[in-house]
Amino acid sequence: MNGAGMQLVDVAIGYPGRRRSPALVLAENLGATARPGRLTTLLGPNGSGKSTLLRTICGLQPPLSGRVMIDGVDGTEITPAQLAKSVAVVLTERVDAGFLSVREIVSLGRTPHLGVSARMTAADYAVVDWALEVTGTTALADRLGGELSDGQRQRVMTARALAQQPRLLVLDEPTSFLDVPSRVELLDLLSRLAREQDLAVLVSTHELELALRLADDVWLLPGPAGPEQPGSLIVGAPGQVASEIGAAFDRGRLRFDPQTLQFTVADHGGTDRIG
Ligand SMILES: Nc1ncnc2c1ncn2[C@@H]1O[C@H](COP(=O)(O)OP(=O)(O)OP(=O)(O)O)[C@@H](O)[C@H]1O
Repeated sequence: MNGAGMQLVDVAIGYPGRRRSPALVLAENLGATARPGRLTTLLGPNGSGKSTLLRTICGLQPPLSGRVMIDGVDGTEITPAQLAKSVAVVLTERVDAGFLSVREIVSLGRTPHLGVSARMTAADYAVVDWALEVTGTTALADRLGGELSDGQRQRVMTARALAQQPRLLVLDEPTSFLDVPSRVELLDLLSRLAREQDLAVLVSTHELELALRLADDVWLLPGPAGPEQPGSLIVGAPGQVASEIGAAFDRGRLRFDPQTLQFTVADHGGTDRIG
């Protein structure tokens, strides 16, 4: 990313009002940078606006105000074709690619890089092989997309995004369908890829403990404080934001302990660890 990464400059996120519904401003005054070579995790309670923020960053919906800068250039000034070369996104929505093989799905990631002939070259095939290999999906290459488990599909969609050779990789809750070892593996893989490929990786997750252990930087979206009170974004190294994370996720008798990175439930006679 030429060292600049992706920068939010005084951004507000949400949804403009329509005839019967007023505008929904989820968070405002957002300022943060996702840097190349670093894994940034985006945390926040359900409904706080994580998916909305990621969609805004990828240009899938406009910010209500402010600017999203990619490599120092305002996202609104970048053509969709240029954006597809530098930003890859893996969203939570199911992708209907049931009749394509895994290799074909991953090859779709090369689309922004193909010339006018739209033909894959040997170099493109090599990138596809690399993406399959690093995501551990080479053995699935000839399977159909429709035959995959949720966890396998998640890896394949990550491979497709990597085949795009982006400078910014954005993933929305990639761990949600994975078993515990696979969650650790995926976040560890993303952390490694960030470093080895000098890639800016921004990933939203509900895995607080893993996110705090593996992330280089943490973005916390606590969510709106009330109906007319948009939230903001808290940014820092994992150790710096752990107590704010605790406050954002505390609910009733449930407490997130920033020291142990575990949830505990306060009982009448004491606390029980549950995380
Ligand atoms: N298209 C839309 N129009 C209006 N409001 C929306 C739209 N999409 C989402 N919202 C609202 O925006 C808020 C934030 O939603 P979002 O999906 O960004 O949260 P999230 O942090 O990703 O949640 P979760 O952790 O549950 O996935 C929610 O109140 C949601 O109802």
